[in-house]
Amino acid sequence: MKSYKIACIPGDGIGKEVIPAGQTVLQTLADTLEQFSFEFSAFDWGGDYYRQHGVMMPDDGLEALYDKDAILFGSAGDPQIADHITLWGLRLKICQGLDQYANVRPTRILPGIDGPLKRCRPEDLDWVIVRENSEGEYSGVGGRVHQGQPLEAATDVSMMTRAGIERIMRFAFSLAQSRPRKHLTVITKSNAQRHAMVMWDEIAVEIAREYPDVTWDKELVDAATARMVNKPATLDTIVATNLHADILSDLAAALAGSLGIAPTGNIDPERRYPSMFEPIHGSAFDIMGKGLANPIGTFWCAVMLLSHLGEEQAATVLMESIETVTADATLHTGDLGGSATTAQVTEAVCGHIRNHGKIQKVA
Ligand SMILES: NC(=O)C1=CN([C@@H]2O[C@H](COP(=O)(O)OP(=O)(O)OC[C@H]3O[C@@H](n4cnc5c(N)ncnc54)[C@H](O)[C@@H]3O)[C@@H](O)[C@H]2O)C=CC1
Ligand SMILES: CC(=O)C(=O)O
Ligand SMILES: [K+]
Ligand SMILES: [Mn+2]
Repeated sequence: MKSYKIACIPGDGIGKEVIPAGQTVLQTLADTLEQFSFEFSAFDWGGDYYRQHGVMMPDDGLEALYDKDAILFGSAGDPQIADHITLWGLRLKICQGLDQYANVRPTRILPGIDGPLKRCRPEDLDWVIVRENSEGEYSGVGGRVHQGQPLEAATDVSMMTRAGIERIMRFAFSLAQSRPRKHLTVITKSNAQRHAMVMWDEIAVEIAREYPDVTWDKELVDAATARMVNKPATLDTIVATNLHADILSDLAAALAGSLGIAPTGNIDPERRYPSMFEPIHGSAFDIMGKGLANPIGTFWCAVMLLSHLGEEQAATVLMESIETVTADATLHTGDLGGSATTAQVTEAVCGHIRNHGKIQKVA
């Protein structure tokens, strides 16, 4: 039987609640289907680790991840530590260090979820946002000088490279090609940003020629927000820079019902390194420690993780179990207007997985 090595990094805030729930669901799948097993290793990196050691994760921490088949990640963000320290010290250190350059964010309105758009039917919103995950606005290039002086100055340079744009465009066109509609929307801001974003557009035109069966269009990022709200059905696969896609994907999640539902894969498409799966949300300081976090985003991450490992049947069983649970409003957490707890939703999803196993054995 195949055994997969999974690193679990809950991080901070509700990450500590939803990642153990995700691990429980994965273990239930392994126990029920009896087709593979998991070897989980837990990493206590994050804000508490920082308070003890002065760093969010050890300097050589990446080495402990190289031999893993995948990583399940919660969130970096602690109320007592500056957000740029927590994010750069953990999540971005891993994403950049393992060159997980393609961030993939599917969004759909799951059964039973009441989205906020009155003219949007569930079938109108079925998107995958591809976020460039290694450079652009989050490249980390910049500096700050003359601190506290009238001359104080600071820059965050959005650095884009031909190699970086080519690889994310190829990934996005390939993904669009694999989906039924074969349509890609390239998000840009090449009216106001006249260097890097112009190169981004030009490279999109070049790469599009490699995918003659994919239709594509271009949308300025500001107009894209309106299109998402007013004409959701015109979108399918979307590719955008690191910052633009970060913002658009939170909007997408909200339009599909809640930030608590949406998953992400930080993917190394060449599989040189393990890929990392995390819910798109952060530490949610306002609800952390209360057992109220919606774990569905993490469970959907587990679906992506299983697909990435080639375990399509397990991925399907888990997605069906998730959808059966979201269809039942008594199992909605607070972000969806309900009063269910993280533990109740987790147990309900595990129950459906076990039921599936029983039906399979009878058949
Ligand atoms: N990938 C990562 O590690 C991320 C880290 N962060 C960090 O998280 C911290 C908090 O950031 P915020 O901007 O407040 O974003 P957030 O995503 O943590 O929370 C925004 C709002 O959504 C709600 N929410 C989020 N996930 C939920 C869930 N699973 N169930 C129910 N409600 C949920 C929260 O309660 C809050 O009201 C910051 O330190 C930030 O830097 C934020 C986003 C991603
Ligand atoms: C940092 C953040 O918001 C994200 O990775 O989505
Ligand atoms: K996260
Ligand atoms: Mn974000």
